[in-house]
Amino acid sequence: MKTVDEHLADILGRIEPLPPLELQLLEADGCILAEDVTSATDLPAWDNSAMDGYAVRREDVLAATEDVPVELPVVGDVPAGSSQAYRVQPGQCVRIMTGAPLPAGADAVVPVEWTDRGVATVAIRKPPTEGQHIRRRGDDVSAGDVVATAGTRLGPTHIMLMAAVGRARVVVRPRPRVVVISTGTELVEPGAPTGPGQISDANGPGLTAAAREAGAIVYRVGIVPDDPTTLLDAIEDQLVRADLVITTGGVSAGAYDVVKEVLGRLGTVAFEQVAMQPGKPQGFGTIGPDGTPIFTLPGNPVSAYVSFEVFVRPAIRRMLGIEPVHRPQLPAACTAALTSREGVRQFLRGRLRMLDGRLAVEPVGGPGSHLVASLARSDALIVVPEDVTQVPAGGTVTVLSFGTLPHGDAEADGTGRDG
Ligand SMILES: Nc1nc2c(c(=O)[nH]1)N[C@H]1C(S)=C(S)[C@@H](COP(=O)(O)OP(=O)(O)OC[C@H]3O[C@@H](n4cnc5c(N)ncnc54)[C@H](O)[C@@H]3O)O[C@H]1N2
Ligand code: MOO
Repeated sequence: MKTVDEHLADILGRIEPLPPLELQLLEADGCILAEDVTSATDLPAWDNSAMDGYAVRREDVLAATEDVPVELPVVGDVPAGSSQAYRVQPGQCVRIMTGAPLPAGADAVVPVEWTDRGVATVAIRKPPTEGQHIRRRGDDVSAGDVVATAGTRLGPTHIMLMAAVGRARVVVRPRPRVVVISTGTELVEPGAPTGPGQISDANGPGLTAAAREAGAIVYRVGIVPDDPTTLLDAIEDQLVRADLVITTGGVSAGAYDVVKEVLGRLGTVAFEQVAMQPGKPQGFGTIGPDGTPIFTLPGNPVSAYVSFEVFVRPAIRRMLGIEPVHRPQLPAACTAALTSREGVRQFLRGRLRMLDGRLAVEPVGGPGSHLVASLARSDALIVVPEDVTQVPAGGTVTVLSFGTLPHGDAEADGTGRDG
């Protein structure tokens, strides 16, 4: 049998980051920038007011006090967005709103709270300091500045900055388009009535959500029965919009294991047994004219989810150009004794918490690969290596966290989640 590490190395050796593409700013959220973005403008683009108030020549109001305010005529009114060019002559002022362009001649803004809020004339009770409440042109960004460098993973703050400098499109590594196909004649859509022998498709929705969480754009294809022609047609139909295909079911040794039968014939997808539990039967390869990668995951829901975490998620992250591709693996104290089969890497479900200031993991449910309820109660996989057959209660294990880490906090030592 192949080891988990060998299988993962084979997969990652054949997955490349997607070629860069120019996308609308919002479509690029979460993607890796593939260019240095340079600002074409200064930010702010002109001197402007930081407060609602009055633009003044400071020397005119130096004598202002609470008891003896200085009165000035208000010769104009500039709201934000005003394009009117005002000039403040000696002995005058202009009413101004936050963000509005500073009139020529003014060298300070008196906030409205220091005045009687006059419209024709205003009484000012306190002198401003030099340049008070003026935001200078270019004090944030100068034209020509690089505002985001290639390699940055774009998030809301980068999107905000690029929008502020007027960029509508950026070149990024796009999100991979992932097609998820559930195979199995026994499957029905969740919500549809189940007849004798029928079950709801759990893998399709579950893996769609998982691939989306990993950063992909996901198309979930309806259920495909265990029929070779229907399956081949369904896969071929999807190839036009897929950067990666995931199927579940039909890869073990049964009489109706049609995925293996159909794709095995093509010769480009290898079906192998990997020394892990769950997730032993795995298929990976490429199909179609563009050599689209395909993962054929086992049908048991927990096997499918664990296989996704261990093999598919890193591949999606590689396509996105995101490093590291793996979730962090953290040491944790295991609250109960465990046993595992020699020669097999076991991925058990666990729930993380802090115990005496240390990260601890409590095993949840048994090892059965049909136990979706305990999978949903867990937030980590407990990874028992191939050469370990016993873990005593309180022993240290490695956990792969796929939820939010408990408070307390494991990130302090630099081993926290990467999100
Ligand atoms: N004789 C052998 N039998 C099995 C072996 C083996 O080596 N020899 N391996 C077992 C292991 S391990 C696994 S894992 C499964 C993998 O089976 P398949 O990938 O062929 O999947 P199916 O047979 O189609 O289904 C298995 C199981 O999962 C349920 N299932 C399938 N798809 C879904 C879905 N979309 N949503 C919910 N549940 C699903 C299906 O009904 C079966 O109960 O094979 C073992 N057998
Ligand atoms: O290896 Mo299977 O994936 O145990 O259920």
